Amino acid sequence: MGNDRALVRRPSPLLADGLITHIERVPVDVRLAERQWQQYVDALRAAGWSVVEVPEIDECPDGVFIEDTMVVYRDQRSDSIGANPAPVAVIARSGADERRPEAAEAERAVAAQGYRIERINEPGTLDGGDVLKIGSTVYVGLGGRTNQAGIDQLRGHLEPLGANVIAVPVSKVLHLKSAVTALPDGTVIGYEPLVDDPAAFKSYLAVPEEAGSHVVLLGEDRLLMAASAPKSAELFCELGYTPVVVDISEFEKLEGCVTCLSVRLRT
Ligand SMILES: CN(C)C(=N)NCCC[C@H](N)C(=O)O
Repeated sequence: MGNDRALVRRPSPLLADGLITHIERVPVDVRLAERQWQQYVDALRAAGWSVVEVPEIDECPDGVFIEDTMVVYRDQRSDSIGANPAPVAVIARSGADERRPEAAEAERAVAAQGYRIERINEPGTLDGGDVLKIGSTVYVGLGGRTNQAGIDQLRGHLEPLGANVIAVPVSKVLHLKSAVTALPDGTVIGYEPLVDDPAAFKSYLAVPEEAGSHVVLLGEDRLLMAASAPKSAELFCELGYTPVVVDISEFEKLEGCVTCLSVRLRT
């Protein structure tokens, strides 16, 4: 696993006021959310990840969804050409104005981890949750929080590092990664009713539950996923993977999922 690290941020006391776009508001139990967040962090640690806590931002109810503050990328070609440039963190400019203050401390934290900083600037908007990386292929959801200018700027930052940035439509859910993530072999997984265009992906597998489309790759064959997708967990077991299950019910009430609660800094 090497020196893999994950940035996380504790939930705000105002978590229950977090944004919702595609679902009905239901009460959030903030105490329970705090325990669930701790279990999520413990699961990362148990899988060998070092956890770096970004200072809390109490005034931002959605601050815990730290994934949205940035996109990190490492030049995949560096080994072959013998160079070792610093990986980049492209600091997002959220499509939700009220979430923009979340980025400053996250930027400081990722810079302290040795990342070179670039930024999405006005008129661009981009949320990290709209970006799905599979090797050097970078899918970016267009339609919700991320606009074309945001995608063009991201392309400008990542393509010189060997990435191929591909825009895909997102209209049925908040972020691209609300609809799809990917297994370790690169297969994109999605819950069909919420995926705009399954044909946009080279290799695609339908899963039986919405939350089954969200996995964090913990290393080797382990997949961090939500307890709300037991049938998908079974499917992943049949495919030879090992699900590591966490209950994140309170974050799901705010359109969160397992990916949103951390930024993974892979080596
Ligand atoms: C992949 N996903 C879903 C994310 N990266 N972020 C979820 C943010 C949820 C928050 N209430 C909001 O509306 O911004």
